[in-house]
Amino acid sequence: MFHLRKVSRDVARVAVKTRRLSSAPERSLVDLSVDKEGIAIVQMQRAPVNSLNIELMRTICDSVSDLEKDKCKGMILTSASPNIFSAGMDLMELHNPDMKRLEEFSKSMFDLVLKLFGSKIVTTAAIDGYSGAGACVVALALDYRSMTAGKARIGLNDTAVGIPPAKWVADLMTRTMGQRNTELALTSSFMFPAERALQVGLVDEVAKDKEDAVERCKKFIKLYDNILPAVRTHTKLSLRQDFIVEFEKNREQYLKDFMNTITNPAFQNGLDIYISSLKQKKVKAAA
Ligand SMILES: CCCCCCCCCCC/C=C/C(=O)SCCNC(=O)CCNC(=O)[C@H](O)C(C)(C)COP(=O)(O)OP(=O)(O)OC[C@H]1O[C@@H](n2cnc3c(N)ncnc32)[C@H](O)[C@@H]1OP(=O)(O)O
Repeated sequence: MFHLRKVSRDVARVAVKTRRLSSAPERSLVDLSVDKEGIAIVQMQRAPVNSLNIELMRTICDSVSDLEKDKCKGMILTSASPNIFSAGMDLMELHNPDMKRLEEFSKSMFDLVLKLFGSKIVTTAAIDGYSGAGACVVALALDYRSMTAGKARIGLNDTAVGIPPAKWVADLMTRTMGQRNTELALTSSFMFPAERALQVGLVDEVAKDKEDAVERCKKFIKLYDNILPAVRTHTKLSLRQDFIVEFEKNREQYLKDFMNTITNPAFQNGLDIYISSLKQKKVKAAA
């Protein structure tokens, strides 16, 4: 929990809104606070592993929209779960899905990619733990990533769950890590510890713990203190426009491809086995 000296009224409004969006009305899916310098911390708190279901993705998306409206200086995405940033997409959303919900899920995923990648504010992630597949995509859509050394791993291990990485996912990674590193990372599904992630450019800095990771994000956001926000945004978005235009143009096709992959019986069989192995791990650990 962060101790911030001042929480603005605007933030109180944001917090109310996110709470209303949560699937569990008694508990918000993100904890949102803004410090006196206008830096927001958006802390995912969907226990146990912050898996990305529709509601969490929408809540993050709406939180960023509100922070943009409130002219926040920047935001730090982080997690309340110890040792886990996020376990990626919620596998339960993909397992024997209801078609209507799966379509909603895909839309929420695409909305979030575009919102994060095209955000007007400075966006960062303090990654303190596992950040696989969809969670790595979330991190890649931001401007800057700091990650704690130690057990934490980050990577696009989509093939482990039988999802061949989509072109836009590979493009997003290539923009950050370059062609060669992306090719190696995607074909091997390698999960990078922080130091290796830094070497290939997947993260920007290695931190000693979560607090340090958050501080490094703040420092990064403050680098822009002397740059006019509108000029920074214009420059960022003009450099990202090619990806955004291409994404918008192919969005319908990406949606169809994703739905086809998920509904393929071979994928569902593989997912059955994968989910059982996750549950089995727990049984073994308890024995
Ligand atoms: C801006 C972009 C937005 C989104 C973009 C996505 C774009 C496309 C991306 C391309 C395709 C991506 C696909 C995916 O993301 S699929 C998910 C991949 N993730 C994984 O394979 C992680 C699986 N989980 C684990 O390896 C471990 O659980 C983990 C290391 C995360 C934690 O280990 P730990 O030992 O601490 O905890 P448990 O394993 O006991 O897990 C606790 C419970 O949580 C359940 N669980 C875990 N992961 C998931 C998940 N991804 N979805 C749903 N549920 C999950 C696990 O089964 C345990 O449940 P129970 O307590 O009921 O047993």
